[in-house]
Amino acid sequence: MTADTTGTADTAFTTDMADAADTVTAMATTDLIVGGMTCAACVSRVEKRLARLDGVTATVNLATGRARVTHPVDLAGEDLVAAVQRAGYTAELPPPPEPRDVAEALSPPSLTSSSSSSRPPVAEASEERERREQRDRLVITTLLSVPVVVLSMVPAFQFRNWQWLCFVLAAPVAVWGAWPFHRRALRGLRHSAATMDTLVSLGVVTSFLWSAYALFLGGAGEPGMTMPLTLLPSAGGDVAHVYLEASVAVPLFVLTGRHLEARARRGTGEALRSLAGLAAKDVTVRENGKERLVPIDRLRVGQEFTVRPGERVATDGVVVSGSSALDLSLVTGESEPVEVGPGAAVVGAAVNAGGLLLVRATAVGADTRLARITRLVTEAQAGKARAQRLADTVAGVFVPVVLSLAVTVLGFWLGAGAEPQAAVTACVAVLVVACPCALGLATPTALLAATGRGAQLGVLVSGPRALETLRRVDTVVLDKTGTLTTGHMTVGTITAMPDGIGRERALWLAGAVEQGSEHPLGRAITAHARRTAAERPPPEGGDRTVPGDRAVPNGLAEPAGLAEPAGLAVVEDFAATPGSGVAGLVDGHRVEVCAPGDDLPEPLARALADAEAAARTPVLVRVDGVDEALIDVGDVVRPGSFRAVDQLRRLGIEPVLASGDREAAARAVAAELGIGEVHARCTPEGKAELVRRLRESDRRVAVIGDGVNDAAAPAGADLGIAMGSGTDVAIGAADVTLVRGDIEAVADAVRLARRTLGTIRANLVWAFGYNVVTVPLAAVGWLNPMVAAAAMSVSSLLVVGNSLRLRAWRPSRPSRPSGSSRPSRSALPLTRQGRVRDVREVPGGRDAHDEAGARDAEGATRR
Ligand SMILES: Nc1ncnc2c1ncn2[C@@H]1O[C@H](COP(=O)(O)OP(=O)(O)OP(=O)(O)O)[C@@H](O)[C@H]1O
Repeated sequence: MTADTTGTADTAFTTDMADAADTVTAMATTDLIVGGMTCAACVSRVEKRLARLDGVTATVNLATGRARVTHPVDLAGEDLVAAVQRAGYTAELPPPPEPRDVAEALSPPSLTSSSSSSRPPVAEASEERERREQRDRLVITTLLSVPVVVLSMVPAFQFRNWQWLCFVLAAPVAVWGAWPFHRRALRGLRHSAATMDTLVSLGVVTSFLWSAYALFLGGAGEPGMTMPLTLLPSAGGDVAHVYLEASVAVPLFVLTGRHLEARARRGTGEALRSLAGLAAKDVTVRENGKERLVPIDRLRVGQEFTVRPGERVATDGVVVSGSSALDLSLVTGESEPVEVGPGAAVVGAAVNAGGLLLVRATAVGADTRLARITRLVTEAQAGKARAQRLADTVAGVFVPVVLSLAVTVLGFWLGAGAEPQAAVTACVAVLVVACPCALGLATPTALLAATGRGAQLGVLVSGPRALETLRRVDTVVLDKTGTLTTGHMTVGTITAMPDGIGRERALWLAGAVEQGSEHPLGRAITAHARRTAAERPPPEGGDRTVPGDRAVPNGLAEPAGLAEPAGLAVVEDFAATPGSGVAGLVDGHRVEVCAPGDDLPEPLARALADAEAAARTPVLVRVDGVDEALIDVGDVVRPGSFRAVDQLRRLGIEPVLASGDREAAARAVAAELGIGEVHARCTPEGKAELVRRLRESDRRVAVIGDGVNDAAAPAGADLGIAMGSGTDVAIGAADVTLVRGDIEAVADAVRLARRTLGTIRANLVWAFGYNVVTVPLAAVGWLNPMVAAAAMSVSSLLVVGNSLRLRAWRPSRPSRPSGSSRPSRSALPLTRQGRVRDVREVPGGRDAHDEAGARDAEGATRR
């Protein structure tokens, strides 16, 4: 159950069936926008306060300022808001959806306006105001503070009465500059809560009041007083020490940290904003031969719209007529333009680089691929890593512990007979140095940066858990068709029984029945049958045709050189058996197109052997129970597959090929790519079983697939990775989606995950370690409060800066094996070790296949 793209209260419900039929708890998920949180302690407070409500669980993300609350449906959103407010923070419910019908409610405008940043526009405006205020406060605080710090630290500049100038400059900083901290500390106090703001506020107030005391009553106000520069606090001397530099430096550094942190948050949201910004605003709908421009939210599934050259495709659909090249680079990162023609699926937001297209909408609003991508990224950023949960828990108890420590230190020093000067110094230093902001920022900033960067690179990670698992994966199970190969299959030789129905009729029947199949094999056979049928008159009995796509609408030029899909017979009673084939009634005959067995009649058996020798996939056409023909279909290895497999191995990940195809075809691909472990003729259940066995032998398994016929295996694996070109179900269920449909991105994803987790770990070690070292130093009086303030802020900045480095992260591409872009067989590491037996080249090589693939791509629908 997840929030929708618009960030509005989620209306998806889960039904939790407890006791038989009578106890039914309906749950809902609501996203709240929470304001005023500054550190991990705040997060823990809000979570705890919400959890006090009956049946409520909440996950609060500091970096996105959102709380995702799962609660019983009868609990109103206002109650949740009230609970958060009682904890001392502001909370807003996203605005209710406008009263529109369902299709409209899911429209792209809502996507562009709000999901882009996961917040409604009102919240964005107030955030912008807050940002400007924060910036102004920082600028003025800096202007006032710098002279104070310089004068206090450089005795040579300490002119007569310098301390009074410092006092005048420091007063507005301590009061107005640090006002946000005082305000939140007071608000917390009213709710008997101590947060990081309490520490900052107390630190500023104590150091300022002490300085005021020193100036007015402690002798430090004497004209001509100078103060030597000390890193350690000076507890001795006749006059009380002035700590004005600490009272200005603390707010200065903390405000700077907050400002940078906010910038980091905005920066990481940019990838998302630019994605959502791609959605078209208007669409030219064609109805009854007339065109009219309508807002995109009026478009319905099934309506037809035109896409002129240079325009964006308004939404996902299928090309009805026309042909063109589509530039998907902004949507999926795919660099090459994709040729589309009638029957081809197109993705909303792709730019039409060539001709005029008429497209029938197949999805609108939240159902489009673009919306799904945006949603995935939003959700990924809202999640929380396990490491962060630990940090939050620690930070939740940290503030009270530090406060008690500060009081103890003060009491101890005073009780031990030390001067009040020394006691106050130690107490202030403890308060200041211990602000746990670095702890709170360590994980969310890294995750935000990483998921945003991943989206830019075409890798969508569903959340922190996926990122954590991805880092540890040591085995990757890949399927062949559509994953390692392009899935753009080409029909080669068709062999028919001499005394049977003949090649053409067999192809025509097979093409007809395969119309219902989403398998690349099926699409290739249908496309081939259509083309052949278009070139020749339909075979005997072929008059019942599907007229569908033949009409060329007014105003659209008949695309030159592209045969309109000719009619194929209607298929009835269609059934697909995953991992085996399809069957249906065509033209009164029962037609099966399936994987051939071993007992074929002589001519077909020979054709099967030839197909195997050529490492192509043979498919049997059976009509009314009689084996009639064997069609051999070939595929092309994806250009990046070798490098992908090679890189995975370099990362210590063992690739395993599990294919439903026959041994020869599977082994040929495995040999070409250097994959040692091959499992051919795997049924979908077989693949799931293989994954189970691998996991039992203590391997951490990721399954990469296009989702055709193999949903079970990824579900049973530690991590499911879907090709962006794969089925919607696969993408919906996947932990990671490779948007570009480029398998090389797997290695990038693993590297990014490792890098991110490395960054998080470094951040946490730093944040914890820094406190472990500095708090005791401050407690024993060895830390000047100003140095403490600097150290605290520098640690936050380091953490944010370290996370931000992920935004610039580039996948390093190991250099290709020398010699050629395509590895020779002898260059394959595993082949050399002799682990792959029965090595066969895919005939024609990749380049030859690419040409063939391109030729056939016009017919084979691109997914
Ligand atoms: N629509 C179809 N038409 C004809 N044969 C099919 C069809 N679907 C599956 N088959 C047969 O079943 C076999 C296994 O199919 P499956 O989808 O499990 O694997 P695959 O796509 O060939 O390979 P991979 O598992 O590597 O993606 C295919 O090789 C083919 O012989």
